[in-house]
Amino acid sequence: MIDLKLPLTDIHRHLDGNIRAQTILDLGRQHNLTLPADSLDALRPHVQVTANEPDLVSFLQKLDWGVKVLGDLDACRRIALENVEDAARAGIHYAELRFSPGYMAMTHKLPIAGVVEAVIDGVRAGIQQYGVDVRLTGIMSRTFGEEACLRELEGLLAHRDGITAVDLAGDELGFPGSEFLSHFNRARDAGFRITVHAGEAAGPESIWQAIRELGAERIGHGVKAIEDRALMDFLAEQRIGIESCLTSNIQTSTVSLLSSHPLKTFLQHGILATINTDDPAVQGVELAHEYEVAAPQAGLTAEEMRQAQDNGVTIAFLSDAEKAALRARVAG
Ligand SMILES: O=c1[nH]cnc2c1ncn2[C@@H]1O[C@H](CO)[C@@H](O)[C@H]1O
Ligand SMILES: [Zn+2]
Repeated sequence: MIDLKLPLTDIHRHLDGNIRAQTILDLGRQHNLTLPADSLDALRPHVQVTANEPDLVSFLQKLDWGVKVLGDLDACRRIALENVEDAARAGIHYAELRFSPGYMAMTHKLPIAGVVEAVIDGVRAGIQQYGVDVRLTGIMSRTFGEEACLRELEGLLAHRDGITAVDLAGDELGFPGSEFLSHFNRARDAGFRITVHAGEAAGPESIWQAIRELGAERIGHGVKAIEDRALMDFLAEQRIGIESCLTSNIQTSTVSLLSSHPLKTFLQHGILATINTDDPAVQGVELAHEYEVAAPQAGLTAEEMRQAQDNGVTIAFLSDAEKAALRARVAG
């Protein structure tokens, strides 16, 4: 259940994991690309999870068609703008949208810094039009290796003012965080806030690594923290937030059943855990589903959901003054 007196936030939402199926069709036609289907219904199973995937990497393949149709920078601008519209329609007051500029640039060899600029532009236009508060996080897609991640970081640094944070996402098992130390040293030196996907496919050691070596202030997913009591204590004491994404964790087979999802335990342990979507269009669910269907199935009480919603503001990458303004705007 969503508390209407509190800001509704989604602080773990991939912009390039939320490209509308209709837009994929439109852009495919516009750029003369061959898609696996030419109607919405036939395309859907190629771009949306229809049954749970066996693992994270299989799930991630569902994002590929969305970025393959990004034939020019206008397409990047369009999907950024549509993402803000989608967030507004979902009733979100504050969203942190994350995107991997190298992944978006890859198919059509777009300039990475140009992709970053186009996303910033599209989001700015969306903020004006739809009144949602948005910050951007740049992703380094670990799946493509250290060099590719370095080029992503450089593209993000070229537009430093439009980007709040950096993240590491993709194949956690194949590309451990230890390969990206120098990237995060540079990112921190540039003043970026840091969040890292960790403890989703790999174990608790990946979360420790993200915190100690990469400087993570928040952890994406963090599911495997449940296996390490000392880590849970540390997360609570140090106020390192967890960005939980319930439906995503089922669809990637990270967790087998919502009733055994660790979010409830994290909250009971005093960890600043939150409820988020991950890749709404790919998953076929929006944030309301996470609060109204998934969270109750994960055993959260109304008070625990309220706590998780409140935590979304507490751990947002905003200043204290911005958080207070956000709370005041919604409380009315
Ligand atoms: O749930 C997830 N876990 C790990 N990586 C993810 C997830 N969803 C998307 N991406 C990754 O984020 C980048 C696009 O924003 C891509 O690297 C995609 O594979
Ligand atoms: Zn994610």
